[in-house]
Amino acid sequence: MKCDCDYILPTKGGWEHHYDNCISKWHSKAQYPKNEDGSIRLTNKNLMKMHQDFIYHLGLDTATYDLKAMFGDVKFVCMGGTKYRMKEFAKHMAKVLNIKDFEAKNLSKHSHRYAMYKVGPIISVNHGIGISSMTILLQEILKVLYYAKAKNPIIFRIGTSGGLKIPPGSIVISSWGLNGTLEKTYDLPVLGEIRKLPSVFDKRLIQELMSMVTEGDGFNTYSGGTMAADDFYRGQARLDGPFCDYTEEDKLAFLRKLSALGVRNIEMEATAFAAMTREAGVRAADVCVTLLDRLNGDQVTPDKELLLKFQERPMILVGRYIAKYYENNLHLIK
Ligand SMILES: O=P(O)(O)O[C@H]1O[C@H](CO)[C@@H](O)[C@H]1O
Ligand SMILES: O=c1cc[nH]c(=O)[nH]1
Repeated sequence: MKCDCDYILPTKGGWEHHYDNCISKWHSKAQYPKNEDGSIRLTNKNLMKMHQDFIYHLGLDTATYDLKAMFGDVKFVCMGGTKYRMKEFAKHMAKVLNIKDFEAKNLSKHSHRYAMYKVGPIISVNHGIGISSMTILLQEILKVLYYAKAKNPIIFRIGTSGGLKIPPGSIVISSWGLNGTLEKTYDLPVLGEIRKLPSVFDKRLIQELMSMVTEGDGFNTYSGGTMAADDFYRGQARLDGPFCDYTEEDKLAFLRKLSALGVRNIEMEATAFAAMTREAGVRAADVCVTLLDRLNGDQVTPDKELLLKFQERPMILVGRYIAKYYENNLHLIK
């Protein structure tokens, strides 16, 4: 049965369609719920009945903080695993946008969970490791953007990953996320039932980002599928975890199968990141550097200096995109 949902890209050879029920059931309600002014329209009516909302993991709330004054001008949210990377990204963007006297102040320091910085129209925030840590942060960011009435925000994840058949240090811009059972969905149990949320990224944003690539970059940038594993070790077919009950041949056969399906890299958030941003009607892109070619090994061996250099690459590309956006509009930055 063919699904009528435009959330799904055409399937590649060999794909089975698993979405027959879920699309119409869960996604007919969630097609780009935006207000006319571009602000997010969250579909949860309970939010409107609440006098005060404690956004617990960010250490913010709607009564003590004027979220509109703090975040109403936000145009871009950039997230990535580590606090260090996101502080560096905030500093990088201050330079790129020529924002003088930028002070990297952690706006969510009361929560002791995540670190969030604001530089001009950009929130730079870390999300920790894996889907559950990332989705808590993402959902709270979506609520902040909603209360702040931020207009047409775009969300980027700037991350790291393991590559498949591409040189370490390459960038992959994800077209879709693939879960651990090789479906293009984020599977979330809700009230005892699995919901399968399609995990496809905004095609136009991918093209716009690809147009930012220059010959002088010194590294390759690809777009392609991204597997989001629920584990760093067995979940990514590694041989070097504390547990392993398959052979090296099994591992390589699996990685080659992923590659044949169009997967270019493996990380731990892409499915949920694609699915939740889509559900909120927010454009988003997952831009990751590869730290190694998984066909050649499992251990992440580059030294600290090279790892940091690799991690700058998604920052450079996304920074260029944001700079382009403000090319003739620097006056819009408060
Ligand atoms: O570098 P970040 O953004 O944390 O992303 C990748 O690195 C972590 C694992 O080391 C996972 O979160 C994976 O998705
Ligand atoms: O192999 C890798 C490297 C970084 N992050 C991952 O999730 N996997």
